[in-house]
This record gives sequence, structure tokens and C-alpha cells, in this order.
Amino acid sequence: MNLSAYKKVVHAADKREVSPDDKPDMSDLAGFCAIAREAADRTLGLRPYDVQLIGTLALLDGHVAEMVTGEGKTLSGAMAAAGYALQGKRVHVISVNDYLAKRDAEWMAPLYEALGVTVGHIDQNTPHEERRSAYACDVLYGSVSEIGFDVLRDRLATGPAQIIVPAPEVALVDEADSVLVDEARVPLVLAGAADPGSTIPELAALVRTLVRGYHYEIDEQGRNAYLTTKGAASVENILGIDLYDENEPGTLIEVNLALHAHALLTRDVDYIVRDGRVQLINPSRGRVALLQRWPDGLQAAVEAKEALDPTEKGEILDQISVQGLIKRYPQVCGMTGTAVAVSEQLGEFYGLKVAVIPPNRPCVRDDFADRIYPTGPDKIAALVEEIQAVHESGRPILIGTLDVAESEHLAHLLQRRKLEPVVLNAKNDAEEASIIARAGERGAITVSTQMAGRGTDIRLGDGVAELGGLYVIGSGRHSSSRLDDQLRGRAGRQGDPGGSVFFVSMEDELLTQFVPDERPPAADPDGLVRHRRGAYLVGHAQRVAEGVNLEIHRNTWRYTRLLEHQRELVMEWRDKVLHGDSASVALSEADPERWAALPESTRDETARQIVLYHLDRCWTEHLAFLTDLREGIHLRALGRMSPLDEFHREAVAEYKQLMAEIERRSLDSFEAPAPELKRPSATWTYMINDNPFGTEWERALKRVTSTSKR
Ligand SMILES: Nc1ncnc2c1ncn2[C@@H]1O[C@H](COP(=O)(O)OP(=O)(O)OP(=O)(O)O)[C@@H](O)[C@H]1O
Repeated sequence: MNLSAYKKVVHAADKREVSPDDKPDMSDLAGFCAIAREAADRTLGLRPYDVQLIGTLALLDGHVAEMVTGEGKTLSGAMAAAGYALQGKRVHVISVNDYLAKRDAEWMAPLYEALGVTVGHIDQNTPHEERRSAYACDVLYGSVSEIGFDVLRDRLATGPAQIIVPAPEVALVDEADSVLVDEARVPLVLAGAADPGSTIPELAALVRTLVRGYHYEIDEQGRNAYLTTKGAASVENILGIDLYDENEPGTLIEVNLALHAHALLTRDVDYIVRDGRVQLINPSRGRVALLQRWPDGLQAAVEAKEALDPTEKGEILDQISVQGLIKRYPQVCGMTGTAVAVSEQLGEFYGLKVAVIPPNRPCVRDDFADRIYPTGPDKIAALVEEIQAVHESGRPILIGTLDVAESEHLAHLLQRRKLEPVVLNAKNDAEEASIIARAGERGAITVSTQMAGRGTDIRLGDGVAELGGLYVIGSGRHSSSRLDDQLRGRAGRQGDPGGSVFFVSMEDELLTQFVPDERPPAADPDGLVRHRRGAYLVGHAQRVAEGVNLEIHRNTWRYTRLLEHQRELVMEWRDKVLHGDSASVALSEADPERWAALPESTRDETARQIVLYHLDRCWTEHLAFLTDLREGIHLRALGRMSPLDEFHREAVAEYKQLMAEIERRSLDSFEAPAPELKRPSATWTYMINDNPFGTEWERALKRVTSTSKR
């Protein structure tokens, strides 16, 4: 169907008479729309606009619906989820965070109930049994990471009763660009406690004494720190060892990790320290990611840097990418305010098409041209002036910053001027929704990191419309214009008046990183850069950044596709072991005598546990092998071989042996039982890429973009 077909359905729905006892019939879409509209009106007090029904139809048709922010996607999505449920399909509404999953599930519950559909939600604190009942509902709301980690944790089930995620049927993805594109660059990783290793706190103290430019260098992209020859010599001197001793490779790695933690990771930007623990800040959302950590060595190095007790070490038990997770669902659809800009990626990675839904009331927000300044301090000074001047009129202002440290710095400067900004960042994210909801009140000044509080409606206070509505200021352009548009979209919702502007400096990271060699144009006497070239460079840097990110995404996907395929095959096998008798069949055939000697009542379970243990163990080892392989694979390029082909060749060969290895080890355990098959005692999740330093390929790519002149 296309937009005009949807409109016809909605037009027909308008003419239907609906009685309270009507049951929706999904073969009659107009009838369904009429009933859903009536049910929403009676239960939620919201009568869906025609465009919301059009959005619902686009979702039921498997599209990503682009609906402008504030148009009421929550309701469109709920009607579509109910529609799928009434077709007998189980729906997962995937949101960007726990808060929205809970809010939307609870808000829409009366509508679902009226339509005869059950609904549940999960968040990171949901206990096991409640989680299970939530998954048993027709419609489940949960964040992508919660659902992903449940899928990964189910993977460790040693009995069918432990599994909580039912077979996937429909995924309805809210903020689809953010989930399917931004978050998709980072695989979800489940790790388990293994042998505790040693960490060297002295190294944290040692690297603190090193001087940048003399002892160590940081590459232009700020992604990699490395010792210079002089630095390496000093470290060797202090430690009294040979860093490059082939028999002791561990120390060099630990020194490098300590240096990375010291030189590249900044407290309050990349992580915060709370309750004696290092908590990561999710770079795409500026929120604290609970239960997430860096790969071990780096986590330990950051803990040592902050003089905290080291947490347990672990190994990767399993991982899945957002693509891998989403591809499990036979039916996928989504909604977002900014889909068109990523339509190419949605098509390439997910086979999804975008449907643009017209707004209910046209947007009348004033989007002003960027204010460009030569230096960072000039920009900040002008930004503070602007805030003060606008604030005097009483107009509410929302300032979007790029990180927590910047928010705090700005808040500090505003306070010095006797202004009272409310700061919204990863440190108080529990309250962020209610704070952001008040950002439209007269006189409010709200400083917020990136998309914190996203999805919360900002209503204008009394008399604010006359002042021009909410004024949104970005303290710098993001690495993608989509994120800029999302920030602008906080103002001018549902036809409200509003304004937006970005303050940019030629020293912003976006420019120094992606167009480092360009000479910026001079400023006018009042300090503002008005030359066309200024705006051109900003736009150009953003396009380069977008291109680099797309290539990174593409490349990650090229490598993970094979891994995910192998994972699927192993999981199919595991399912057969878990639910069937394949372990018993295999082991009884391999050693009938031993089989006959075992007590009949327990031998099936014994066989199952042995095979599951070795299957999980071998998969963990296989993952470690693939990670190592991928890290070293770029060297093959030197031998004129295609790294990707080589990776595939070796990964496939190794995989072929995997099955045989599992069988061999299982048989060994069966014949001479080990005292205990010890499984990991605790699990946790990672958010950062499998390689914290970026792959060699990414680094090379960044080098290319930074040296190419246009
Ligand atoms: N049919 C309707 N009639 C009246 N108000 C509505 C209707 N649909 C939604 N709203 C209101 O519009 C506001 C925005 O809704 P919602 O939060 O779903 O928007 P959104 O499109 O998800 O925005 P965002 O992109 O910021 O997440 C809410 O306050 C909601 O109550």
C-alpha cells in the first residue's frame, strides 16, 4: 500500500458507525481503524488524528513511519501493535530506554485492554518472574538492550523452564533510527566471571607522570594513544623490565591500557564515578548505562586510574548485534521523527522502507542559521550572552550540549551570572523526564546533554507562545544532522511556535576531527564568522563524519554477518539439545556401555548438561578466536590478500571443527566425568565495541579522512 491507499482506508474508517461491543476484524482495516480510534478516544481521551491512523497503517504494512516529533507516535504505535496482536502475532515494542518502555506501556494500557490485547513491560530492574510474565503478554515494551540481553541470557539456560523470551514475531521499533542505526554500531555482549586476573594499580600512577608529546602521542582522531621511543624507555627504566620481551607480552598490554584510560577517557565525559564504581556513559544518548562496562583490561585500567577496587574480570560468553537481534523477527516496522536521512541504511541493513507521514499541523518553528565563531571560548561567551538576553524576555530556553562536562561548565558560567539553569545529564537521569517536561515553562533554562529526556513532551507554559515558544540552542553541531534535527524537534511540537539555533566554533571537535587541514575564514569585527565558507566547512565536516560512521557500520556488519550466521546454527543445535534427546542419542551411540551403566532416571539429564556445557564453552572460545582473528586480519592486506576473504576463510574452517570439538569434549566428560562443570557465577554486559581502540581498519579510515583535502 502507499500513502494514498492508507488515506482511502482512513477515509472509509471515518464513515463507520462503531458500537462499544464491536470486535476488530483485521481483514477489514477500515473497520479496525474506526474501532481503534473510538477505543483510544474513550479510554485515553485522545481521538487519533487521521495522520496518526495513516501512521498505524504504515506500521502494519511493515514500514518505518517518519512522523515529526510530537505528532503522537506513541498512540500510532500502540494501535499498530494492537493490530498485529489481533492478527495473532506477539509484538515487541522496542524503545530507546527503560523509562519510555514503562511510560508508554502504562499510558497505553487502557487502550490495549479495550481492544482485548494484553500488555507488559520490562526494565533493567524487573525481577525474573515478572519478566517472564511480561514476555507472555501479547505486546511487550522494552529497550533494545534489555530485550537483547534477555536473548543472550536465555542462551545460557540449562533447562527449558529457564527460557523467558518466546519465539520472536513482530518488532515495532520506536525511534527507529536511533536503535537501528546509532546503537547498531555496538554489539550487545554478555560476559561471565572467569579466573580473576592481576591488575597493576602502580601503572595508573606511572602513566600519570608521562608527558604528552614527549612520552606518548595521541593520534589525530583521539582514538589511540601510544608510547614514543623515549616514553617506552622511561617506562622500562622505572619498571626495570623489557616491555618488548616476547615472553612477557602482558605488561606492554597493561601499560597501553593504563595509558588509554589516562589519556583518552575522561571522567564525566566517557564515564562517571558513582557509589565507588565506574559507570559508563552511553555515547549516543548521554545516559549512564547500568550493568555495562568496558572490555576487561580497560575497565580495570579505568578503575585503577580512579583508585577504585577492581571489579571481577570476565570473558565474552556471547554477543549479538542489533541487526542480529532484529533479524530474528520475521516482521519488523518502526517509527521515528528522522527516518528519511537514514533510509539508505534502513534499506541496506534491514530491508526496510520509509513512509513519510504528513504532520497534523504544519511546523512553524524558526530554524536560524548557525552562529559560527573562530574559537571555542568566543562561542561559549556568545552563547552565554544569548541565553541571558533571551531569558530576560521570559522565553524558555533548552540548551543541548554534547557531553556532561560541557553541560556542567555552561551551567557554572550561567550561575555566575545569577541565572538558575536546571542541568539534565547522565548523573540525574531518573528525574530527567519530569525536568524536561517543565522545560517549556516561562523563564526556564534547561541544559541537557544530547538526547537526555528524549520522548518526553515539552508543553508550553502560560503566555510562552506569545514570547515565541521554546527556544532550543545547540552548543555545537552533532556528528550527524539527524541528531541536530532531533534537538531542534524539541521545539515547535504540534504546530506550536518555537525557534532553534546552533552555536558552532571552528575549533569544535567536529571540525578539527573531520576537516583538520582547512583554514577557517576570518570573523567579522563583531566576532561572528559570516563568510559562506564557514557554513560550508561545518556542513562538510558533518557529511564527512556521517560518511565515516556509515563505513564503520558497514564494515562492522561485514565482519559480524558471518559470526551471526554461525551463532544461529549453533543456537539451533543448542535448542535441539535443550528441548530434545539429541545429547542422549549422540552419547549413547558413541559409548553404549557407559550409557547402559548409568542410572536410567538421570542419564538423559546428565548427557544434556555435558553437551550444553561444552557447547557453551566451545562457543566462547570460538568468539575469542574470531576476535583475535579480526584484530590481526589487517596484516593480511600487506600480503595482498583481502582481509575480509581471509577472515571468512579462517572463520569457516574453524567453525567446521567446532562441532567435532564439542562432540569430542562431551564424550571425554561422559566417559571420565570431571568433578564439576563450572559455569560462570555472574554475568554482565558490555556496551563498547569488541575492540576498544577501534579496529585497525577504522583507524586507517579515519587517517584517510583526516588527510584528504577537498
Ligand atoms: N490524537 C491526539 N489528540 C490530542 N493529543 C494527542 C493525540 N495524540 C497524541 N497527543 C499528545 O501529543 C503529545 C505527544 O505525543 P507523543 O509523546 O506520543 O509524541 P511523539 O511523536 O512520540 O514525540 P517524540 O518524537 O518526542 O517522542 C502527548 O502529550 C500526547 O498526549
